Amino acid sequence: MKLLITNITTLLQVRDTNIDKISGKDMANLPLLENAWLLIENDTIADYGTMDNCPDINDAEIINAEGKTVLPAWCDSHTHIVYAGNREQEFVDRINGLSYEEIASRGGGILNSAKKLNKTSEEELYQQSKERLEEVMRQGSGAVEIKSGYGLTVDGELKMLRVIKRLREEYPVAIKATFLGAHAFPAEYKENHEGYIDVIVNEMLPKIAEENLADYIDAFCETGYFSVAETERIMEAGKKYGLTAKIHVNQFTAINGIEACVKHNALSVDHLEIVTDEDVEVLKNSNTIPVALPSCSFFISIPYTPARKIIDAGLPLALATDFNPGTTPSGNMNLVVATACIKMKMTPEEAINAATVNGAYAMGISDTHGSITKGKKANIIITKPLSSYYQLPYAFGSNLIDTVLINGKAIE
Ligand SMILES: N=CN[C@@H](CCC(=O)O)C(=O)O
Ligand SMILES: [Zn+2]
Repeated sequence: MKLLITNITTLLQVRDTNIDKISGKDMANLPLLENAWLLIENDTIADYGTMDNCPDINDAEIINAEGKTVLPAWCDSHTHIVYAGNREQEFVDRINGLSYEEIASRGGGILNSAKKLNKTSEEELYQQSKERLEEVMRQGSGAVEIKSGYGLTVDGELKMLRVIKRLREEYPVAIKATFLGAHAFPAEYKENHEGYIDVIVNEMLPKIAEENLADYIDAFCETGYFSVAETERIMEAGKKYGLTAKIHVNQFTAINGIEACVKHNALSVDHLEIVTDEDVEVLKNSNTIPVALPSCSFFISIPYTPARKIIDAGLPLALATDFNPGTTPSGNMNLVVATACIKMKMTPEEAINAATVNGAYAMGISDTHGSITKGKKANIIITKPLSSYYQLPYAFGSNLIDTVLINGKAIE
């Protein structure tokens, strides 16, 4: 099957040779073609160019994209979209003055979601989660990482990871699964951290490996959650099963967790609302990518990740949604890109690089996703007619997407 998109006013993120990640000053450069065409064969980007040499392909379906911008689908490298129910009551509690930490210390937060999830059947969990996945696909996400971490029991964690596996089998979007058993300590292990980590290491991980249910391992490295030493134990245990680390760190406090993540060759360090000069230094000369989650900062009113400090130090930065019931009940990458520009002073070029190529790197798929490059998956956003691509972050509340193609096919 051939699909030729013609008269594209702006074709964004065109990379003749693949780039795995974009860092520092290079993030300001977003390569593009004006008045372009794009040829898709089956699920793959076959070719592209400018309209002065548009091929004449008589067996291709044609889409005329005059006035429109075409870009790679978003790569959302950090989500928790498999969850049960919602946390709307905590949302109202925060409006009435409680903080995220206060709610968690009263047994709400992650433990609240874990209670709901353990009471929900695998089938029901799948049904709730697939609605969210379908929504984010319509919003332009073509690759999504999904974490466990609301089970916190052997059965609950396996249930979540099996739902992620089923989503991967049923949907064309690229999905990476991350095991986050170390998301919070269940109440019965509050005073026995070692006991819960033993369950993760000796019971959960072997079963997950046996069923091949995870690609990555994660932990919430934070004051009141998993200490740096505990996070290191989790990363080491994951490594034995071939699971590279992607770690929640520096959301509320800086406790030198980033240094430990770099030491353990983590693929990504995520959140980073609080970043010290030392954290920036240790990230230099590493392959670990920082990931910012601005809609989490927006929703629970915490600082935004200091993007300028990170990028101006020459580091790469990825953007992701953090879609979850507690801190970010939204998987809208368009809003993330806009918020990064508006609140984190990222330019539109930097934000789009962060949400495509760098997002793909942060989930280990930048050889197949994240740019308009021959041979990559045809995961594409076609916008409505735009005055310029700046309109994407500028008109932050508008739905500017006309069509989303995943593996070369338009989704409903
Ligand atoms: N901070 C840790 N985990 C999630 C939120 C968990 C929750 O509140 O349910 C996050 O990335 O924000
Ligand atoms: Zn998260």
